[in-house]
Amino acid sequence: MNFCTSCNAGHLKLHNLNSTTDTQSSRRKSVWLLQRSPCRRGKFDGPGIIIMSRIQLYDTTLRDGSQGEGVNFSLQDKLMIATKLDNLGFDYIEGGYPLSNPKDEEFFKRAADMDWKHAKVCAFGMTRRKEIDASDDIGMQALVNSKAPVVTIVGKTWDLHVNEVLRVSLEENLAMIRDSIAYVKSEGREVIYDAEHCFDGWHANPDYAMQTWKAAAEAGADMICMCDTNGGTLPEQIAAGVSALQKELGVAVGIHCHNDSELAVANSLAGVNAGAVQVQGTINGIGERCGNVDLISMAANLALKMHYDVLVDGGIKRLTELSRYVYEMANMNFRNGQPFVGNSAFAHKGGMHVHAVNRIAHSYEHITPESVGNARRVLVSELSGRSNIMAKTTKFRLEEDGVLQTKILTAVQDLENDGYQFEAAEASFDLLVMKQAGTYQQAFELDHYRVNVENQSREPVTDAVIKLTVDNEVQLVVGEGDGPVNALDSALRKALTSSYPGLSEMTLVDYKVRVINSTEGTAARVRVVIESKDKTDVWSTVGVSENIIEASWIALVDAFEYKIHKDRGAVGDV
Ligand SMILES: CC(=O)SCCNC(=O)CCNC(=O)[C@H](O)C(C)(C)COP(=O)(O)OP(=O)(O)OC[C@H]1O[C@@H](n2cnc3c(N)ncnc32)[C@H](O)[C@@H]1OP(=O)(O)O
Ligand SMILES: CC(=O)C(=O)O
Repeated sequence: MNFCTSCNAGHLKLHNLNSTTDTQSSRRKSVWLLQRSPCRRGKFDGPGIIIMSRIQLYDTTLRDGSQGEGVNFSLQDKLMIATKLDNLGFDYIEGGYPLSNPKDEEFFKRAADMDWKHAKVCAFGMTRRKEIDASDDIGMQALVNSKAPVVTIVGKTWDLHVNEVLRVSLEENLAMIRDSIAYVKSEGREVIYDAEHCFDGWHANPDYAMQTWKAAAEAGADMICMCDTNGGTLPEQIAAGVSALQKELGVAVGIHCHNDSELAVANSLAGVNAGAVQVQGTINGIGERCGNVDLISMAANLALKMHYDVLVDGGIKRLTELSRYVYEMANMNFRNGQPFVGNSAFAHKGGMHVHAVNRIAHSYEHITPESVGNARRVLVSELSGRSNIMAKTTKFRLEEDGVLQTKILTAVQDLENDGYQFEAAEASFDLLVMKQAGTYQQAFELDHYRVNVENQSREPVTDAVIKLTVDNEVQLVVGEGDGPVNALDSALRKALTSSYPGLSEMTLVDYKVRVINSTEGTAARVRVVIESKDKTDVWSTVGVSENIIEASWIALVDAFEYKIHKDRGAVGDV
């Protein structure tokens, strides 16, 4: 082992250097970096070169991620996600559990014929069942028949599980681990041994836990991955466990953490600091119960903070894209507050923050948003100062007009006092700026609207009548819809599309309503936010009223007005 002169931790290990023998391009690059890039801890007192170690990223989105509540990937989703992960340079992709279901079995058939650029595909399964030969076990057979080059076998560390869950003797569990790994190795596969409940097991019965790991190492496991299966371990306990295993057996160690104590990232980093060379996790942290460690955060921390070699060159800049891609595939909403890649990760709201960020961006940013493919946003709210308004009005070239900034700020504060919120309604804010600046041109003048909902033969029927003036012509139109907003939208299109043809390419994509002073019961005010899109942009608008139809109407009119102004080129660079 070669030791780092800065920390003497031995984290620069021979197996990193040995990776020269690995034919995969990501590993070759890692070795190329060994000679050219500085280690995060400083110099290396080995053969006189300065190195940057690679930490392997092992993605289990398609297996442990699928165990998350509400997550269900189709075969096609799995293949597409795996391809994306491979392109970004993930080292291992766990495709599923071939014994579990035909979809996972089919995944491996398809994967066997695909051309993987960087990743090794892994099939996952448990040790053989009790009291049979590994070669007779259908789970073992499914793993081998999957033809995956890597097999990940999960086995029991904790004597509680051996005695009470499997209900086998401690000796039989050791044999199950040994036989299963030896059998898969004899079939020529790389084996990763996922030691389940590693830290709970080690805490309960350290001697027995060590015997299970020893059995795995002696049977030929290429790596022992220490799993914090229940997610209850603390970082210092993780570090102690990883160090103990390494010291005793000298094997390559991985770390697999669940997030039940909100510590999965801290625990995985503690594992790496103690010497783990592989991190198993999922994209966006989806997974069983509270999920797994989020490999997005792990990749960013390892690369940007600790200067480890992960993913391909440029891969870190694509983390935001990857995160959103997986959310779309999983049919899940993005998590705004997600570190690094969330929509709010670089969103500045407090006036003092925006003032500082305008002067020097990293005064309130731990990394540049671009380094992970994200973007800085400035929010407007009652907590804004003139700096927020200045930043938001740059695209209108109004940032120099101090009197106007104050007028806009006052208008925002008054409207927010009435229940408006512009953070999630940037298009309504842009219209407000134009109104204050005198550049807003009203697209039409409303005379009145009326909405009628009838319950005819138990099927509700909704229609809306609108009377308005556009281009000096009075229009009286009727629209039908599934509900009041849909009917108003349909009528408004009928009245306006001949004057503003661009409206035909606009669609409403989301409608949200929230009660804002719930103590008033049915007289409460409601805030409606509507999201709309056309071929190039998505925008949100807001309306507030005591009447839900009127709040919807205000947000809807803003959506139309914004599109009309956008098509005129009046809203700056969107
Ligand atoms: C920590 C983790 O995330 S591990 C992965 C967990 N993921 C999943 O369970 C999803 C995929 N699982 C499945 O599709 C199914 O559970 C299967 C196909 C694996 C097994 O299905 P079944 O045979 O119907 O068994 P079931 O799920 O009810 O129970 C598990 C059986 O495996 C045994 N078992 C559990 N862990 C192990 C292990 N590490 N080694 C050997 N046997 C084990 C249990 O003792 C039980 O057998 P028993 O009833 O004879 O006691
Ligand atoms: C293997 C695994 O998923 C776990 O122990 O959490």
